[in-house]
Amino acid sequence: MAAHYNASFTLMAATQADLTLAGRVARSLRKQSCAVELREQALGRDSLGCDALISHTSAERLGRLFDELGLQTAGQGRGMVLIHPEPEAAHYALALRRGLGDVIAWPGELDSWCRQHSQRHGSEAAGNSALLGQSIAMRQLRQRVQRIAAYDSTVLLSGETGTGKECVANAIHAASPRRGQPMISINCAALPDLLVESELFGYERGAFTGAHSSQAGKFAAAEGGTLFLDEIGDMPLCAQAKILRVIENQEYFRLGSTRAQHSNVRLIAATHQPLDELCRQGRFRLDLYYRLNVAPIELPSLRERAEDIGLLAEQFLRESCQRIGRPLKLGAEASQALLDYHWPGNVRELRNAIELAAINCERQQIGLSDLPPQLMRWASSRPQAQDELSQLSSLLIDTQWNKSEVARTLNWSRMKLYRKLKFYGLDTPKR
Ligand SMILES: Nc1ncnc2c1ncn2[C@@H]1O[C@H](COP(=O)(O)OP(=O)(O)OP(=O)(O)O)[C@@H](O)[C@H]1O
Repeated sequence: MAAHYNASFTLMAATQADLTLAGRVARSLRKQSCAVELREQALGRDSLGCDALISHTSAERLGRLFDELGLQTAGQGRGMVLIHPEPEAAHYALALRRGLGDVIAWPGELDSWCRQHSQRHGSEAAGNSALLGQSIAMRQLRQRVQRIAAYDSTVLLSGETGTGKECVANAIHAASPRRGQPMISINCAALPDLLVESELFGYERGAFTGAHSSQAGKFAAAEGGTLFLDEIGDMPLCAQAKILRVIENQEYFRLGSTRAQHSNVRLIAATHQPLDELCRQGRFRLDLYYRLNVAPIELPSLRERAEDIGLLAEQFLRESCQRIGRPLKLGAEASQALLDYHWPGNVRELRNAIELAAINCERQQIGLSDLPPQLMRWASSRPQAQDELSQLSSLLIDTQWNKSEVARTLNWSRMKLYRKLKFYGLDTPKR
């Protein structure tokens, strides 16, 4: 039986001739439940960004190419050379010394490489490199992830959009005893109500018009592993009842079937909406809320851990430079703007801002004008914005978030108030 590894790979074939071998490698990896992206492109700086470089190219030629590309620094790349046939592997030690990464021989060493790669991804995901940040909040978060990962309890992740809930879910799975099994994600907000149940539980042939053959759902795909239910607050009430049943009885029914399917899946749910508030509004089942909220983790917004902005920005800039193949630095003005901004879209917004700035930048240093428009606007209106923000925050506190009163006092329409709350990333506090 094929092993199952929780890993994804980007394979690069340097020439058309290498593609055949790359296709075989990809098929083997996919049999081991790995996600594989296959690219064909001539050797270049982008080779550094891939996990495996498939190449029949001779070691000498590879060496010369690396010299030309300036890739001689040991350890710079994280790529691998997969070669064929096996006995030639030794020649590629030269490529290894030139910093391309490990060299493995096809097909003999593929399985152990795959295992190592998935473990490395697992421990990275559970450790510092996937959940970056040196703030106290992030250190505590990483410790909590490690502790919770060891048990099988259901986890409820909450936090604003882009704070890293999916990263944390991956980190928990990767550090858990289930790490060798699949991790399946489903975004409950992206599915129409009618499809949620068939996606989750699967269906039998003839269960509904168009069900020409039976289909397994996400619970079956995640069997033995972890199922990540993103945006659980958007799940329709009828599907919520069925999730509750799985948690309580470890069983579910495919649509159109009366035969119960046993389920051995760890659930991790995430929400950016306060579920207790949704329960009060009758939009979320209270009993399911309690069942999910066994091990809650609240992710801090980027504003609350502003000391991590510099470190995250540097890391995202390194990644962008690698992608575009040019070294860049952050200029002082741009760095200051990043520190001052209020980041309503959190880490995702920061990552995107750096990526855009790197593309925009025509010099060696990223300036204010390379940043996305919302950051430039914020930087130019910083004094007014900060005054407005502090006035708004104190009024909200003084009136205990009585929005009508705040709008009246500021002579704003309610719509304007809501726009400002969104702009400043101010959320109604949980009671
Ligand atoms: N601590 C972190 N270190 C490094 N990257 C992070 C961190 N937190 C988030 N990111 C990055 O930010 C982006 C958004 O993260 P993620 O999708 O996990 O957020 P989310 O909270 O699940 O968002 P949403 O609620 O919108 O689904 C991703 O590119 C992720 O890699």
